[in-house]
Amino acid sequence: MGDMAELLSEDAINEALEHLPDWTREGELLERTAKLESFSQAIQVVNRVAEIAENENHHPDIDIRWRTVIFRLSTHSEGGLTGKDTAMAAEIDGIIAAM
Ligand SMILES: C[C@H](O)[C@H](O)[C@H]1CNC2=NC(N)=NC(=O)C2=N1
Repeated sequence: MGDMAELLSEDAINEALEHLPDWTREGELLERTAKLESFSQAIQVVNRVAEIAENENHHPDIDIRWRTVIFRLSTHSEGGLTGKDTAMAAEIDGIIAAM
């Protein structure tokens, strides 16, 4: 596994997305929309994601609209996608799946 903070190649991004079926590539961002059962469930998901984001010092952009939460990932300091983004995407999937 190369350095997590290095920009990913196009091939590496496409390969990662094969394992992240709920995510789409929007330019230099990975994006996932999650529709939860309730607003409080949406906030629970956001709080759990916030916990891992703090632990890993890697923070997604989060858009909360009632029960719908949109996560967007990029490594701002690198100006694009790195392994930190694909790893966090998988962790966000796990949190949503566990609700
Ligand atoms: C100083 C601190 O380590 C940096 O600002 C961290 C915080 N969280 C971050 N989150 C994301 N998504 N990209 C970054 O480059 C980043 N940098």
